[in-house]
Amino acid sequence: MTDSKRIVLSSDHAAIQLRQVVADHIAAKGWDVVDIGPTTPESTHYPIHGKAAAQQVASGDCRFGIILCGTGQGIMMAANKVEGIRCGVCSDTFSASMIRQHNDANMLSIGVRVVGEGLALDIVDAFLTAEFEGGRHATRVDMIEE
Ligand SMILES: O=C(CO)[C@H](O)[C@H](O)COP(=O)(O)O
Repeated sequence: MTDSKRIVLSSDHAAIQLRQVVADHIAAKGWDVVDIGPTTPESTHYPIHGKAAAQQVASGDCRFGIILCGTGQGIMMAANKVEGIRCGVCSDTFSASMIRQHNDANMLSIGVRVVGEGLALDIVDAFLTAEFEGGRHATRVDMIEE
């Protein structure tokens, strides 16, 4: 695990605008944002972008990843196929905190067709400020990895 402030962002076509808002928001909070696109609005395929972001986290190049699509679900499924990735979709701030505190999630997925911009930013903040609690939760996270 790296303590770096590097965080990778990606999305499909549905969430390009919200991704930019998230990028600006977290950059203003001191995160080193690695935005791997896409940047143009043509229809694209979320598995490509979920996998690409997940690989940056799994390799240790980025501490966290935030990915977005219409529901957040498909891109999350793709990211979780990459070994070492623990990504949850969140539509509320409680879950966003808990996936860090209990599940040591290293990626967050958000659905742009599910939550508005304000809530999305609150979800991002909840995810990035929560800390993994370890202890009994570490045992369970190890079991996921096994
Ligand atoms: O939410 C998604 C995947 O879970 C995608 O963003 C969604 O399926 C894209 O749909 P469309 O091609 O109709 O914009």
